[in-house]
Order: sequence, then C-alpha cells, then structure tokens
Amino acid sequence: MTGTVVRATGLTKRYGSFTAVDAVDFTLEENRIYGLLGRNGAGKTTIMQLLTGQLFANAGSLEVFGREPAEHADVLRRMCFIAESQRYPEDFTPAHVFKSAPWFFENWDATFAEQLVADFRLPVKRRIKKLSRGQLSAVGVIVGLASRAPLTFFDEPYLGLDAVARHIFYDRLLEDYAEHPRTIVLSTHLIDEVANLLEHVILIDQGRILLDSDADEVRGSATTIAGPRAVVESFVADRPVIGREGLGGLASVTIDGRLEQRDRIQAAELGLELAPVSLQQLIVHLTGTDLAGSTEQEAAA
Ligand SMILES: Nc1ncnc2c1ncn2[C@@H]1O[C@H](COP(=O)(O)OP(=O)(O)OP(=O)(O)O)[C@@H](O)[C@H]1O
Repeated sequence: MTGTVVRATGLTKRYGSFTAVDAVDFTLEENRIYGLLGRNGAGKTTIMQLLTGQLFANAGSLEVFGREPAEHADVLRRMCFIAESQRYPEDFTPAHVFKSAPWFFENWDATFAEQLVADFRLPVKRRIKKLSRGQLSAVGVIVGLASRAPLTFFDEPYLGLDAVARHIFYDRLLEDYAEHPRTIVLSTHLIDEVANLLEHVILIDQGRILLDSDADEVRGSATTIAGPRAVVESFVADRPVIGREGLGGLASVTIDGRLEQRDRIQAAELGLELAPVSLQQLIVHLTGTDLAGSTEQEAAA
C-alpha cells in the first residue's frame, strides 16, 4: 500500500527579492527513495527546510502527513533531517547524541546504531568538537539511519566521509530500507554513486523542477553508442546527440530517446556497443553542467 507523504503546490520561498523556490508542485510517496538533485544553489536545501518546518513558505500550500509541517509536533516527530553541517550541543559526545535520540525519534533502534558505530569506527566517547570532519558526518548518518523516521532527509550527508564509509552508508541504507521501508530523500552531488539507490528523481534548477520522474524511466530515456568513431558518427548522424566522449579513433556518443529494435540490430551488425546512460550524464545534460566536476574527456571535435 502506498500513500502520499508530501504534497507541495505552488510552493514558493523568497529571500528578499530573490526567489529560491519558485512555485514548485510535487508529491513524495510513501516508502520510496528520492534523489533531490541539482546544481549548487538550485534550492534543494531550502525545499527540505520548508518540508521540515524550519522555514515558512511565502506562497503555495504544503502538506506533510496531511498537515502543514511547521509547529505541528506530531508531523515533525515523524521526520528526521540530517544537514550537511549538522550542529550538536557544545561538549556533547556521539554517545550523548545517540542516548538522547529516542526522545526525538520513536522508532530509534539502539542496536542498529551500535552496529553502525562499529561499521564507521566512530569514537563515541570523544567530544564532537574534536571529531574529524568525516567522523562528524558519520554521527549524522547514524542518526539518520537508526532513527527510522517515516520521512528522512539526508542533505549531502557525506562531507569528509571516505569512499569506504560512503559505501557503508549506501549499503546499510539499502539493507535497512528493505526491512523497514520509509520515505527517504537524498540530496547529493555524487550522483553516480547513489544512482542505483534512487527510485525516483526530482531535479531542481534555479528554484524550479526540471524533472520529476521514476529513476528507471530516466535511465532508459537515453542510449550510449560506442565503437570506431566514423561508424558511431554515421550511426548517430540524424539522431539527437546529447553527449560525446572519446579518445583517438574511438567514440562514445549519447543520444536522447530509446532505440527501436531494428536500430539495435543495425548497431549490432555494425559492431557497435550499446550501453545504458548514467543518471549523472543525463542530469549534466539537462542542467548544462557536470555536477560532480567529472574529468571525463570530451571528444575532440
Ligand atoms: N538565508 C538566505 N538568504 C538569502 N539567500 C539565501 C538564503 N539561503 C539560501 N539562499 C539562496 O537561495 C538559493 C538556494 O539555496 P539552497 O541552499 O536551497 O541551494 P542548494 O540547492 O541546497 O545548493 P547546494 O547544492 O550548493 O547546497 C541559493 O542561491 C542561496 O544563495
């Protein structure tokens, strides 16, 4: 059974004369993992702050679990928001944070939190202000996971986390989500890393929604064709090209849309390889820039 957890209509947030969130409409459904993606300053954090009652909208309507989130304790209690630079009380240790977590999160699983502490090798008795950047992020990730809040937001939670720790986060998130489904919103620039986690993608650009789509549909909406440059270029000649890469005589060209069966057969006969397009490539195309600062080589003209 699924239901709508968040319903935003015409949601608008202005800072003075600047419109950070511009009349957006979207819903978040129960028990799905969302990617809230977009370039720096797109409005992702602002949207999450509106949803978690930390900011008031200037216009539009917002329902979270059927009510305005701000000042409704019963709604706020069902949410967990992990910010990029989460703050904790002065002189707290991670142990203090985890001990007080059940007051805020009724689904808190202390055993799961302990397992995560071991996974992240977190020194729980060290004062938070003495923790490394990555260890501080691990505290937030542990709170976000072990709280099992019905609506959980991770706003770029991995600052300073090394690759091993980030993959522990992704693995534990997926394992735990399978056992305890809930709605999770992940805002990140490391799109390729989380691509397989995401079930739905909302792409924000300059305060507006550019894409709101099932992740599988997004992935299937373009194709990469690779092989000898001349053969590839001839194959894509009349098709909508959205990206080109290559080295020497080899080219890899991405086209918008799916290929028909006869095109696939023709590509195979020409010895061309067809590959699915990464979510990141598509998003780079849609927003006009590489979010992760990719070093992929553009094909020589
Ligand atoms: N308190 C504020 N006063 C004025 N402008 C603000 C304020 N907070 C955010 N903004 C502006 O609103 C826009 C959206 O900011 P927001 O933090 O939501 O972006 P973001 O998508 O989360 O970006 P990033 O990926 O860089 O974290 C930005 O242009 C930002 O400069």
